[in-house]
Amino acid sequence: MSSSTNVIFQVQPGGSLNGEIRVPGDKSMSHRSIMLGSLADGVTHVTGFLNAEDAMCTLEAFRAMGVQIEGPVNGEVTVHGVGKHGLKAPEKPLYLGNSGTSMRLLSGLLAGQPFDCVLTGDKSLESRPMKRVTAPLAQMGAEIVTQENGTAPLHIKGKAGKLQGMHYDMPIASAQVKSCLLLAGMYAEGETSVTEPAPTRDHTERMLAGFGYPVTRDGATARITSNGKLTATNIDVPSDISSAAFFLVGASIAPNSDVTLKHVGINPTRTGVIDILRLMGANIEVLNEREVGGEPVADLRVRSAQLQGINIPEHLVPLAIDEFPVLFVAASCAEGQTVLTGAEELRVKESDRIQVMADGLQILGIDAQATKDGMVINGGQIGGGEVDSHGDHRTAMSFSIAGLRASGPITIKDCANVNTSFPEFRDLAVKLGLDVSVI
Ligand SMILES: O=C(O)C1=C[C@@H](OP(=O)(O)O)[C@@H](O)[C@H](O)C1
Ligand SMILES: C=C(OP(=O)(O)O)C(=O)O
Repeated sequence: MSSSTNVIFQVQPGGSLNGEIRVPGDKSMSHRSIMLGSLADGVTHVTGFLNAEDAMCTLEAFRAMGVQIEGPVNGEVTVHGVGKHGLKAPEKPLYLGNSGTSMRLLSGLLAGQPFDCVLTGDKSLESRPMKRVTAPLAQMGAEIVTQENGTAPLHIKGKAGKLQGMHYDMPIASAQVKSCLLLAGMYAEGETSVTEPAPTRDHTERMLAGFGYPVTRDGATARITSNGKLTATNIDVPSDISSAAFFLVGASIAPNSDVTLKHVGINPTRTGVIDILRLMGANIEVLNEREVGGEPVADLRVRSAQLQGINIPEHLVPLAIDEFPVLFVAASCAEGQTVLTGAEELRVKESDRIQVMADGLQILGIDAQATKDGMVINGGQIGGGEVDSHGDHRTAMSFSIAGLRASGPITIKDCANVNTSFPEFRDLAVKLGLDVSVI
C-alpha cells in the first residue's frame, strides 16, 4: 500500500495540453461492481474496472470473504457471485487502505451478516468520521464498536436477521451514507428508506436496479427491502469524470490546448464540474452522448478559455465534491474572485482539502483564503515553489495541473497516493503535454 511519503512530483512550468485520451474507470462504480457482483447469483463480468489501490481494497476484501474473483486484467474482472447470504467470515481484519467508500459501504453491507469482522485502514482513513454511518446503523439494530472519537477500526458484530428497516433523513448530502444504509436495508426487516438533503451520486441505486434488485426512488427518497435478489450481469464501467476533471481544468487554463476525453461517465449526479467550469466561461463540448449499462456516457472536448471568477452555486457542491481541489486551481487562473461556500465536507476527505489547497496555493503566490466551509480565491499569477499534498491523491494531481500556468517549477511532496485513484495520471498527463516527473 502507498503509505510511503517519499514520492515527489516535479512539474516544469508552462506548456499546453493536446490529444485524445481515455482516463481509467470510475472509482465509485468499480467499488459497487465488486460488492454487488459478489452478492449476486451467477457470474458477473466487469469491463473498464479501475485497477487502482482503492478499488483493489474492495476487491481484496471480498476475496477475503470467500468470493472467487479473477482479474483485473486490462480492466476485466470476473466475479463468481456467492449470493446474498454466501459471504464467509474473513480470517483477518479487512484492510481498506485509503478508501472511505470501501469502509462506509462495507459497514452497512456487513452489519447484517452472520459473522463478526473488523475494518481497518491507513492513517488518513482511520482519522475520518465514521459516526455518520455507525449512528444510523445502530438505530437499525447494528452493533459496531468504534474508537472513542467514532473513528475506525470498526468492530462489526454479526447481526443476521436482527436488523430493522427504518426511515432516515440524512443530515449531510453523502452518497456513502445513503449507499451504506441501502446495503444494510438488503438485510433488514421491513422497509429501509433514506432521504437526502440534496442530490448525491446515485450509482448504488442504478447498479442495484441493473442487478434486478428492487429499489424505488421518489424525489429525494430511496427505498429498499430485504425481499430481493441480485442476478449476475455484465457491467461496463465508464471513465471516471473525477479523473477527467484534471484535464478539463488543465486544457481550460493552458493556452493553445485542445483535449478530448473519451467514454466519460456523465451521470447528472456527477457533472457539477462541467457546470461550474462552464459558468466560469470554459469551452467544453459534450459529444456522442450514449447510455452504457444504465449510465450516461460521452466524449468531452475541452479547449483553452479565459475563465472568470464566480460565486459557485451551493446546489452544485455535492455534484462536484471531489473536483474542488482542481477547481481551486481553475479559480486561481480566473479573472476576478471565486467564492465557494457550503463545502465543509471537504475538510473530512483524505486530507482537509480546504486547508491543504489554500496553504499550497498561497505558497505559489495566489491569494486563496480558507473559510470554514469553502474558500475565497482571487485569480493571479501562479508562481513556482514547494507544496505538500498531505498524502491526498486529488491535491497532488491538482498542484501538478497548476504547473501549466506557473512561472517556475512546482515541487509536490507526498504523492504516492495518486495510486489510490489514478495510477496512470503522470503517463497520461505527459502524453498530453504536461512536464511532470518523479524526483
Ligand atoms: O459514494 C461514493 O462512491 C463517493 C461519495 C463521495 O463521498 P460522500 O458521499 O461522503 O460525500 C465522494 O467524495 C467519494 O469519493 C466517493
Ligand atoms: C473522497 C474520495 O474518496 P473516498 O471517500 O472513497 O476515500 C475521493 O476519491 O476523492
